[in-house]
Amino acid sequence: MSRRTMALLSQWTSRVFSVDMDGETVYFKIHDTQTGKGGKEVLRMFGNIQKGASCYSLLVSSGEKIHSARFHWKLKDKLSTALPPQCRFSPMCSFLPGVRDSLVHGYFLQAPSSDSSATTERLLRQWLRLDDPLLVCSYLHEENTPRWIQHLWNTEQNHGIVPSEAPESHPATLNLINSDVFYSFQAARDVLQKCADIIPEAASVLELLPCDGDMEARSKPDFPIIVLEGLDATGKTTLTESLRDALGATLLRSPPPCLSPWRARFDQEPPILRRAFYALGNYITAQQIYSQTSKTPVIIDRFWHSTAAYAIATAVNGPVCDLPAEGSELYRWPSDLLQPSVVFLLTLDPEERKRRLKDRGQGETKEEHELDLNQVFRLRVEEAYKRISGPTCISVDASSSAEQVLRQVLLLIKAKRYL
Ligand SMILES: Nc1ncnc2c1ncn2[C@@H]1O[C@H](COP(=O)(O)OP(=O)(O)O)[C@@H](O)[C@H]1O
Ligand SMILES: Nc1ccn([C@H]2C[C@H](O)[C@@H](COP(=O)(O)OP(=O)(O)O)O2)c(=O)n1
Repeated sequence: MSRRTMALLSQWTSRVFSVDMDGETVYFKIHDTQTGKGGKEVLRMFGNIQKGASCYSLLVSSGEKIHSARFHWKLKDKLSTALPPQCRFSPMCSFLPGVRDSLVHGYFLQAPSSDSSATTERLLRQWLRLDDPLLVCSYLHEENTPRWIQHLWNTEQNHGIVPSEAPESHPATLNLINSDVFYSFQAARDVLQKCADIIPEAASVLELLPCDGDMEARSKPDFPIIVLEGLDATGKTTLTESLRDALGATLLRSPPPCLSPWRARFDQEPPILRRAFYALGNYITAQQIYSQTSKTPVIIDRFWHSTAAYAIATAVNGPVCDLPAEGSELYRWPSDLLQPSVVFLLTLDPEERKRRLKDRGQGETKEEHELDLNQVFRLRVEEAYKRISGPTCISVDASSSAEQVLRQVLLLIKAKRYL
């Protein structure tokens, strides 16, 4: 048994478990059945489970963050292909309330018939024999009672299940720092360095990064640095190009074009790798800004706001009120990342944005497709954008014509004396 598994087991009864089932998150804890404290109340989730179904939970118990994240990511494909088609699986996690980095991810499985449960059990036992970093439990309905028992494999421990209240902050916020959002160049670079031997593309990205010495704070830029932010199709590209022409500025973007060959590769990886890649893109763009800002104003298409807002809104997967509260340290600007003079956040009515996406006729990224399907995700991204601290961020209604939006932004730039 690995050290990480032993550590998890030693905290087992203090942990809260959560399952995302049918758009709802159910939290539960366990109690020692021997003491009679066990759950008299049946969880709604378990109450809804089909009679005769067998249930299992799998939690990834690897101690190494990147390995654990990649294993969890691939486990989803493994479950979709290997499980009998009638089996359902839902995302689940376990955490110690309020304890940073205590979150572990996994899946909750339901096998509706004895056949499917026999196949599922066989598979799980096979995977465990392969030394997969998994903690497996089965859930048993205690006969003639409304109680469910959690049976922890390999330890033969049984515990009763009791409902638990939702934690004060969304469990994903416990592990956000350095797994979803990176607040320094070094923290993001560490992730790529650690996986360079398994992902050759990471080595290519590392070669493009600035040296440590280049990251030191520079003197105040001579010309303004203006960032345009907003969801896809809000008009960023259109406006950045017209601002470039109107101000005689240099136009840059993040991620920078030199990272394009590797973007699709990192988009397929779990959040820790994907978000580290985008975080590093900002530092490369920052170097390019430094080399231009003594000569011309600089306009940038997406920067840190995009990196942090999409990362937070993806990790925290509930309603907008589940986001970290305004003022949370999770919205802070990385202390070693250049701060622009101003950020304009383009906002657009969802219907108009959809119309523009359609008119543009381009394939959407998977994430953008999800934005359409998932209005709540879109709302979370927009709200997270607004909560990020650091440079002044001004929301601009981008629903009028391109010329009017340009005029409005030029007026703001002049009125606030950014030029
Ligand atoms: N103010 C505007 N009014 C109407 N259409 C616009 C406006 N700004 C941009 N568009 C159109 O909407 C689409 C998306 O704009 P684009 O600048 O590519 O957005 P983004 O860079 O934010 O994805 C494009 O087809 C563009 O021509
Ligand atoms: N500076 C940046 C830019 C984009 N990202 C991420 C955030 C989202 O996952 C995607 C959004 O990119 P998308 O391709 O949809 O955006 P555009 O087409 O450039 O408007 O990229 C980032 O993390 N940091």
